[in-house]
Amino acid sequence: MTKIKVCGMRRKEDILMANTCRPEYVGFVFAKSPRQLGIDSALELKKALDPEIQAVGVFVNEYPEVIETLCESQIIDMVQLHGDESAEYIQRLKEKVEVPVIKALRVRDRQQIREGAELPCDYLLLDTYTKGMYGGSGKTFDWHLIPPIDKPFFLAGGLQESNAGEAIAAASPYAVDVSSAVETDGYKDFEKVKKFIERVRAYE
Ligand SMILES: O=C(O)c1ccccc1N[C@@H]1O[C@H](COP(=O)(O)O)[C@@H](O)[C@H]1O
Repeated sequence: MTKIKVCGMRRKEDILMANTCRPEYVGFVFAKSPRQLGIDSALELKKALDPEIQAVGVFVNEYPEVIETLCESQIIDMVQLHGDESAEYIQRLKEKVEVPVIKALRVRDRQQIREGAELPCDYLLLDTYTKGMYGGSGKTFDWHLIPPIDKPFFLAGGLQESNAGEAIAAASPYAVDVSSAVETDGYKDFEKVKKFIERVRAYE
């Protein structure tokens, strides 16, 4: 079964929506973004989140100490590195935190994905390359570029209800990750999230 991550939780309503729609993962964006959360807000959201749903912290070139603190305080259950973090950075972080680490790649070509699969992370996340943006672009990339790799990966970038089935068929990801397309006026939209999740569940 393809797992689902809904990224960019910002309000208590978003968490109540997640508790109802039941994705496996939700994302708290700590990177600079219109969806950026502070630590205190993240703590409040995590307290309201169903404990069966994992909270993923999304970071771009963050000081490792910040990530370590969020993991130790159990505000996040998983780390998503969405910047230019090197293999050495990932390795050092893995030695400090006990939670799984996802490394995002902004996909340019097959070779980059093959090399990414060798990184010392637990999962890859394959997102669209968009100049000047680290993530949350709402744009898709050519899923047929993805070569067979041994590492499980999250598929991201412009996913929505209408393309979720095609994306899963083309890429066979471990999980799909959605953000922009399930928003209205910059906030998560219950109906859009519900329809996206129903479409992915119906695909199995
Ligand atoms: O969502 C953001 O604003 C963001 C900012 C910086 C890095 C990553 C971010 N989000 C991630 O972007 C992808 C794709 O999202 P979309 O569906 O295309 O909008 C997803 O992995 C988010 O976790």
